[in-house]
Amino acid sequence: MENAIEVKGLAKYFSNFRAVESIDFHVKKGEIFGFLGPSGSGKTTTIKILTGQLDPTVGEAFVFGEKVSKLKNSNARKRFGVLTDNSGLYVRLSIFDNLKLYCQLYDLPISKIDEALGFVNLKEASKKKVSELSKGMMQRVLLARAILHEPELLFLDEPTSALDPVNTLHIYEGLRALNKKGTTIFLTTHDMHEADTLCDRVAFLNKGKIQLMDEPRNLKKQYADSTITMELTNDEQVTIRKDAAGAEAMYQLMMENRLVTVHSNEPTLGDIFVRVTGGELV
Ligand SMILES: Nc1ncnc2c1ncn2[C@@H]1O[C@H](COP(=O)(O)OP(=O)(O)OP(=O)(O)O)[C@@H](O)[C@H]1O
Repeated sequence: MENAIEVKGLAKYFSNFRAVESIDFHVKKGEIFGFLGPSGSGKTTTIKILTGQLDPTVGEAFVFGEKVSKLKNSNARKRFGVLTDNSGLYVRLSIFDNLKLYCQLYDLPISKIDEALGFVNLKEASKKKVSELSKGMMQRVLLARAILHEPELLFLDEPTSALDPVNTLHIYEGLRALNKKGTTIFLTTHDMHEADTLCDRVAFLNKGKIQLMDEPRNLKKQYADSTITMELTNDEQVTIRKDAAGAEAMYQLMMENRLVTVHSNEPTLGDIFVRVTGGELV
């Protein structure tokens, strides 16, 4: 499969501070790739480099096979959409009028606005001025703008950080639907549950370095502790290993009709992150 993004030995220094250090990864076309890390780990810096907003200090990055340094003047730019907290919206204009400007810029029919606002659950607020929006509404307008031109590749910097649970689930559904239609998604988050729910593959970023990269289910298998916890009729919890002795113990409990629930003790991505980095997720 062709790669949408390729990154080789990429680093970004701000004076002597190393925000991103020597990272290598690729994102295949059609993937949802999660770039995970705590606050300050270098996620936004990487997105800014990949979208041509910042130059790397060392290394190379390619989007659709084109060097990111050349994206500013290239057709490749029209093939991706970006959601960052850098709004660039006109605060005195309504949501609709802001998106209309984008339609004109990208030569899109105005009908796209309704579609994009439906995607972010904001159809009914389309006449509201941007200056009157809550943080979560603003984030959804920016997401609507990022998808307006139906990009092949979406860069999303913490796309649900300001959203309530209902809108978060709505956006997850929308992103899955977009991905099914072929959109590649590069997503940063510090929300490990979000990453687990959405991503085909994830990279753990810590202090500017990639520490682990794989499919969430492979990571969970790799770091599984091979135990099962059972809850019994007297509210007691019993943990057994997944071996012959464990099977015998479970069999006994079932024969005695004492078993209520069974949980396989898989680690979460958050547990794995903390184990691998020795750090905390902020
Ligand atoms: N323009 C800049 N000048 C100096 N340091 C910077 C600059 N931009 C980012 N940094 C530093 O680089 C590091 C990585 O920042 P970055 O914004 O990429 O982190 P992040 O993982 O996106 O964090 P968050 O989740 O809080 O947004 C931080 O220590 C930050 O202070």
